[in-house]
Amino acid sequence: MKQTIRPPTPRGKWEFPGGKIESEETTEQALVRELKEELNIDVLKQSPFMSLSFEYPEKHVNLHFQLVTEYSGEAQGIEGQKVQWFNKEALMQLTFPDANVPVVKRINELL
Ligand SMILES: Nc1nc2c([nH]c(=O)n2[C@@H]2O[C@H](COP(=O)(O)OP(=O)(O)OP(=O)(O)O)[C@@H](O)[C@H]2O)c(=O)[nH]1
Ligand SMILES: [Mg+2]
Repeated sequence: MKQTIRPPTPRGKWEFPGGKIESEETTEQALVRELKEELNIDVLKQSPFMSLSFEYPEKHVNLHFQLVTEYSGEAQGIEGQKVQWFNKEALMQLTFPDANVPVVKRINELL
């Protein structure tokens, strides 16, 4: 069964692991770095899943979601955050940041 992992943050909602792309970094490099920093896993295979822009009251975000199909290691919340795997049915019951709604819908449809 396909599963998706996401750590919740101080923002109080479950989120996908990831973070801000640094200058001089590609999306792929940023994901490799962030998943090492946040989960201590090594991403071996990834592909673009969905990109979108969203306007929060306080900020504008451009989000690039990548599908990780191969990695090594065991995901742990090494920054102290809670980490949990969910199957698709359980995933659909969670509360996400508003910007994530389209990507959750696409996970439901495609994965
Ligand atoms: N990681 C992550 N960020 C998300 C998601 N959805 C969403 O709107 N965001 C927004 O995208 C931005 C990325 O944030 P982040 O806090 O993970 O970045 P980071 O790891 O570099 O954080 P830091 O600056 O605390 O070190 C935030 O503004 C966050 O609100 C999501 O599912 N996962
Ligand atoms: Mg982050």
